[in-house]
Amino acid sequence: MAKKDISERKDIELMVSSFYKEVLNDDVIGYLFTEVVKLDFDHHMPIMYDFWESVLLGGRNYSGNPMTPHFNLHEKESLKETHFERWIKLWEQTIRNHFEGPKANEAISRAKQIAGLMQFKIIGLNN
Ligand code: HEM
Repeated sequence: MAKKDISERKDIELMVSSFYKEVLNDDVIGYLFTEVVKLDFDHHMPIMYDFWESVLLGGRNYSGNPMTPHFNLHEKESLKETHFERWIKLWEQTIRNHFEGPKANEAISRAKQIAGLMQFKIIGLNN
């Protein structure tokens, strides 16, 4: 059966919650979310939904700076290229598993752009 594209809030919620299921079980980056930061997911998930709704569907609920928590994380535990590579791999797999279409492609390309910028700001070119 053909997959649908991302078109509404509930798609964003499925995309992000499915991604976090993978992240939490992941042997390369999972511990950053569960041990280094010990995230409160009831608090964190709606923020992520709002962020991605703003990026993909023009939602207006996210107000924050997505870079800042990652600088803080990097001070606690040094982020490496391998962490970013795994994050992107899980993101791309999750989206391809559930969706297809222009918005699904955009979710992947925007994440790669942001991850590239984040990596550049946090670890620079020499890593
Ligand atoms: C190595 C890759 C990454 C890791 C390990 C990581 C980890 C985390 C963690 C632990 C938090 C919660 C921090 C806190 O609340 O104290 C967080 C927040 C967040 N992350 Fe990431 N992240 C990564 C890459 C990305 C990328 C590529 C994006 C966007 C495309 C992203 C978007 C966000 C957003 C929007 C928040 C919430 C910001 C806010 O609270 O306003 N992350 N991340």
